[in-house]
Amino acid sequence: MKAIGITKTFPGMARPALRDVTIEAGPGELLDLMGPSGSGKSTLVTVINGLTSPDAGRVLIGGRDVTSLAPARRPTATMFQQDNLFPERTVADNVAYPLRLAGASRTHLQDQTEVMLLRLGLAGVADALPRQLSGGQRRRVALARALVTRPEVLLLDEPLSGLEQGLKSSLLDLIDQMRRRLGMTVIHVTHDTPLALGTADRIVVLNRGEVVDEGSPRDIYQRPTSSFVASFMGASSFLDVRVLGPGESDSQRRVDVLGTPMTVACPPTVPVTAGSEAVLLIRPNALSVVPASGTATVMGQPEPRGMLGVIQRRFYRGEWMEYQIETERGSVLGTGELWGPLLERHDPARLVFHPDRLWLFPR
Ligand SMILES: Nc1ncnc2c1ncn2[C@@H]1O[C@H](COP(=O)(O)OP(=O)(O)OP(=O)(O)O)[C@@H](O)[C@H]1O
Repeated sequence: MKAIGITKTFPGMARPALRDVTIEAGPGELLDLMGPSGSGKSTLVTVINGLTSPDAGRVLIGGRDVTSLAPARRPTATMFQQDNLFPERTVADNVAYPLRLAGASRTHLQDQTEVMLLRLGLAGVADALPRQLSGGQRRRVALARALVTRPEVLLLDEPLSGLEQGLKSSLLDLIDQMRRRLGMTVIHVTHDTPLALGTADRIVVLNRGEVVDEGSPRDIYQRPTSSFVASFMGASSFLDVRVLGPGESDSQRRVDVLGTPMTVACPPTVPVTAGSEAVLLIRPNALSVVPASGTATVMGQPEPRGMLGVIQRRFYRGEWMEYQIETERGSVLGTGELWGPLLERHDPARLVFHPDRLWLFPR
């Protein structure tokens, strides 16, 4: 699936909902669309499924230009947040609906519906009405209905939001199985960052109708293109730092981090000249926080270096303790171990940076 140069301005809107957006997803790929509310994710989904016609740009599926095809004639299926089932029709009728719409023969319709009901564990409720089902079952019916035509592209516009974690995972597992079995491209709009990081093959981040970052979950999380993307994808802190000079490659710089020189990774756009200003992204796991007194150990190794700060707050994160620490250059987030002594508000703390986990932006 390729959406190329998509621009769309809704009537009466001052700003385009989408501006020259290009995204691409291969067969069997799971691409997550992320971005703040109003960034254009749903609009992009409806441009791909044909419910919205773009002012400019083209949509290609399987190499075929579908831009002017009616929604029902596109090889796409969409699941929305609401399951939109017909309340007065049985589960089997709901699932069969897209095939009936496409004029499928009676035997094909019956066979395919049966297969889908079986695959999604719905055979036992084929004759039930939607109101007789649990929320999780209704979502599975909506999924079966989306998949019954074997679409080349499955569009998921937050169909899992609001579901409890177990149900979410089981539906995602089902979608994953079907994606692999059918070689379908799946485009998933979600606000759930841990879910996107854990499941997507690639993530595209939109802001104000434009693509602002794109890459594997690791790229987006560890090497974001901007502080906007960095903050959007998870807890982060930023420090203004001074460049001391080049690193060993074009994608490294020596920088002064709170008085200690370090070599950190960066895009080539960060200036090399000594004295230039840059912004350091510090994910909590790039900074270990240990008591200022006593023998500090980091991952079992004695760690004599490190700068000092003062604990402002702490957040229990289950697997680790996250600390907010005041430094002479502003406050930063770091992590501390749970099995050592816990640090309290106002305690002095030693800050041990892991330079290989830091990332530098141009100022
Ligand atoms: N049918 C419409 N008519 C007018 N404006 C619209 C229409 N649909 C969307 N918009 C506007 O287009 C912009 C993008 O909206 P869109 O729903 O695509 O964003 P989104 O990223 O999906 O947001 P959310 O995460 O809240 O669902 C918003 O400013 C929205 O108000």
